[in-house]
Amino acid sequence: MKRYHGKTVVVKYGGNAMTDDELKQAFAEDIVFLRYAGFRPVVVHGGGPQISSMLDRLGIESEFRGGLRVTTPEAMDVVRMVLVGQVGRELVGLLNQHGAMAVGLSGEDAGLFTAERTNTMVDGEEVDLGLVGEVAEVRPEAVLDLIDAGRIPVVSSVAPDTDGVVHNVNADTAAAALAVALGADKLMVLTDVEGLFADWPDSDDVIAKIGVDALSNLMPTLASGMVPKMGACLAAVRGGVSGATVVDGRELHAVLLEIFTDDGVGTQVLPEIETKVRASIRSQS
Ligand SMILES: Nc1ncnc2c1ncn2[C@@H]1O[C@H](COP(=O)(O)OP(=O)(O)O)[C@@H](O)[C@H]1O
Ligand SMILES: CC(=O)N[C@@H](CCC(=O)OP(=O)(O)O)C(=O)O
Repeated sequence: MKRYHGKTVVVKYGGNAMTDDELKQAFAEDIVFLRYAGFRPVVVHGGGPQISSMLDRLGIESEFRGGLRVTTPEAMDVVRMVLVGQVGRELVGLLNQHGAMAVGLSGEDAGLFTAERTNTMVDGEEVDLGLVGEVAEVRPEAVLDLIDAGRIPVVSSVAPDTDGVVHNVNADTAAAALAVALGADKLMVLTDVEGLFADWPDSDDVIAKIGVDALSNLMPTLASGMVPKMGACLAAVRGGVSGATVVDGRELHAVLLEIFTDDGVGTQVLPEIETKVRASIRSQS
């Protein structure tokens, strides 16, 4: 355990991996365990499916382009309400059943994130995403205060721009920006697949390890939610985080398995390494 003491781990908990009650409980137990074991865990959460379901209930249409939600001002109100008021609160509650250490905050608190409006390229064309932002600046002091006090920060990924207009930031992107600003030792991104598939959806090869240069070459071939996810891993490692891992959040205790298994699980992005693949469990069933 000694070698882990004091390590900062930013864990991104994704909407698709947070739809099952047993998985949610196991996730909360893992994060609290890490804290008791001497790590400094920070949770950044998504909530894409929960946002989509609330938008549906309210009859507000939304679509994804390049893995990002086109966000009108009306949709932005819902994004903020669901992420900060619903998903963030639920996670804080789950974590606090095991020791009352979790504190929720969003990119709006204490200037944590400043967003810059961004568009995306889809099939060579620039697409206007509305109120969608990248994190242009991070002031990590509030998160550091909480960690130093022994607490577990739980961060929602909405952020104001310099004029105070709140933007929708993809949670993978926000987690990477925070990991870099904290000088984190690790970024772990939970999702609903085994990891990065080499030739999605046709091949059964999961990439076990990949270096930043190889990943950068692969980026234009990626689809949907994997685009911001792998972009976030790339940005984190290029920003000085020692390693970023995409982990299957459908597996109970995926967080502890990743940290305490020698070869790890999922897909590890490292500064420089030869790409390694392994057969997916899909191919064994
Ligand atoms: N190369 C790939 N490897 C794995 N999954 C991929 C790939 N390309 C696209 N995907 C899709 O990306 C999804 C993960 O992104 P997303 O749904 O945004 O996850 P989350 O909600 O966990 O953040 C997978 O469920 C899969 O459908
Ligand atoms: C701009 C953008 O797409 N924002 C995301 C924010 C939530 C998120 O990232 O949730 P997951 O991690 O569950 O995908 C959205 O509106 O769905």
